[in-house]
Amino acid sequence: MSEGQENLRTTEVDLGGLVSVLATHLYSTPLVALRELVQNAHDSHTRRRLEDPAGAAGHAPRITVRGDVARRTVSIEDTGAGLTEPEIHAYLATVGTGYTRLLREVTGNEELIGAFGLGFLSAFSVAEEVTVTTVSHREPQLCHRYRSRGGEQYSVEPAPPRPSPGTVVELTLKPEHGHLADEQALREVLGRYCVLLTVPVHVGDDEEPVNHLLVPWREPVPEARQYAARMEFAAAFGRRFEPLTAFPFQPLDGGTDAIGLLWVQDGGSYGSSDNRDLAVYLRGMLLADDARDLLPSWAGFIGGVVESNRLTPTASREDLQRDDHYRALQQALTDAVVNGLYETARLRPAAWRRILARHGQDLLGAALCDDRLFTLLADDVPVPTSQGDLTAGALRAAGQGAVHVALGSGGGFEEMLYRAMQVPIARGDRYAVLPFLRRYAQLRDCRIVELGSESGNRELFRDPERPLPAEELGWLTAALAEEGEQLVPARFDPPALPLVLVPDREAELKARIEDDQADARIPSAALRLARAFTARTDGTVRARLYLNTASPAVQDLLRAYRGGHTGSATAAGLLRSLKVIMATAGSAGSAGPAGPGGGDLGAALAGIGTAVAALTAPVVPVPDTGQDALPADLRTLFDDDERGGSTR
Ligand SMILES: Nc1ncnc2c1ncn2[C@@H]1O[C@H](COP(=O)(O)OP(=O)(O)OP(=O)(O)O)[C@@H](O)[C@H]1O
Repeated sequence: MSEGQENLRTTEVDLGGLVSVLATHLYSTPLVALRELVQNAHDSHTRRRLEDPAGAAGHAPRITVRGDVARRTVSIEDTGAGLTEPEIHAYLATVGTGYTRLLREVTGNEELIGAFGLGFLSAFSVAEEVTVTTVSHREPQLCHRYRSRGGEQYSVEPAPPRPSPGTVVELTLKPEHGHLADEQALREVLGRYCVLLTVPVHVGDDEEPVNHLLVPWREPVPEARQYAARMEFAAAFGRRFEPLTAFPFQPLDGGTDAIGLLWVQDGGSYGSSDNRDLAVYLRGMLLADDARDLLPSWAGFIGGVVESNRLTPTASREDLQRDDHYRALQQALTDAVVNGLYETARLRPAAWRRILARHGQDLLGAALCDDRLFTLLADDVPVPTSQGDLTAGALRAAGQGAVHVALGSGGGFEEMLYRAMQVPIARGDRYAVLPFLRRYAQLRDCRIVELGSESGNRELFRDPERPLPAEELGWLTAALAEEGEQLVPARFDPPALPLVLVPDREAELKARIEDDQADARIPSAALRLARAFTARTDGTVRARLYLNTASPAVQDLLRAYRGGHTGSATAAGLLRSLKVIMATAGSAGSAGPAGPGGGDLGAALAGIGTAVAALTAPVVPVPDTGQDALPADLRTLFDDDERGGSTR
């Protein structure tokens, strides 16, 4: 005996406390009790088939669940192996020990579901009293009745004989769980739990079992019927959405034994909404109703069912251990979704078109997460643009080889100019659009013009013929630009337009993302995507004021300034007012009150008044020419006719 062993003591178990914890706190929903009892009934049929093949062959296996709302009872009846009295004590009434696990270890049978010797206790989470009336196939002439309130103490008594082996478990429900006795509710719950069980499960006197659905991956279905059988299963099983297409889940390598069906759900998929819906069955019994984490995070539109014999449940049998097999299944499911989408694109063009139309936005994001999907989707997936949904290829063709994308949320002068040229512009503010198009441009070797970014604007606003001297630039900036606006001399069309204020869309986006983040309005995955392309702006330049050096008005203004003309400040004031008015109109409905208005509209309007007053002030007549005293340079600014409009 090693040192200290003489002090070994046996841990005491507070049975009452343990039973109460297991019965009432192990499971997240009282419905689990029904599942555990149906599962026991199913196991007992398997046991009978293994131990008494001749007896089992002589009767049709059947599980019947009845509810009686008036009596507040639910009963689960099977025609399985039953229990002898010693077995009742040793297995049913011993926490942590069950015959089922022993039987599986001895026979290697994969259909037996029970493993922990705990499930029966869940009956006490919903019932104030549980009775089990049972006849073992080993002693068909004897019937015993187990009875317990709370599970801590129980009695076993002889009961009147029954005609054949089997067990009836009757629950007298606690008042708060009385609704479980409603047979319609039982049909719904058991329809989902038992859909893959092989023994028919009937509710009440129903002739049709709740598990009547044909399971397409289990039954031999003729080739021509296979797709229809998959769609029927998906339509019956999918809870919220109709299926658009369904494809089998059959992993190719040995990493997982799981098998089943996946489908693309119809229905709302706005932006990055996550409607993943995957039910996992272990040896035919529902284990995890919402195992969405097994599906790739980008597959918000996928629903499915998989079953496996190798996954390891938690003791509550409501979740899965995150072990190697779990991870292998995760990988296999990702591959299956990608392959399924490929197959759909290849074989079912109508379904594929509907999927693209329904889930275009999700697919843009998905394409960014998986290279194979990008290859599949790059030329097919619709991108929202100023001219409706277009593929990247169509966008490129209409943009003379370049893909145009606006970083802002619509409106703005740069877009108006492009629209005037009939070039569609992708909506870069929508989920995944910008990173998708960047990737597309990179892989397809085409130009991308990002409107609102400095480089994108350079496409529209060409350099001036000659750079302006720093001193003139300083004067123009002071005269025309507000704080946060950078004055950029440029040449652009039409020449009659003297200046354009273009908000920095990256700065705008950055501000918006920071706002959204503060409000926690966007999910973190989308946020990361968005941040990736706003990281390069520091946000100090809110807007660029492009001054058109090709514009006669600007040329006249500069000439007046260079000539020291006193009217140049008045003319500049007018241009400044024009800028503010145009920017206000251009940003209406998009930038909002916090948007880059380029200045105060009231002040701009007042500025026009001041300029007009200065220009129309009473003048001293000049006898020699008979003309008024308007300074020559100002007159050229506002008097088209005199110059014949030749440069306009
Ligand atoms: N309807 C039944 N017919 C025959 N035997 C039953 C029935 N219900 C329970 N038993 C016996 O009681 C044992 C204990 O059942 P319990 O539900 O507690 O655990 P289990 O099914 O073995 O495992 P798990 O906790 O994983 O469900 C079973 O192993 C089985 O031997």
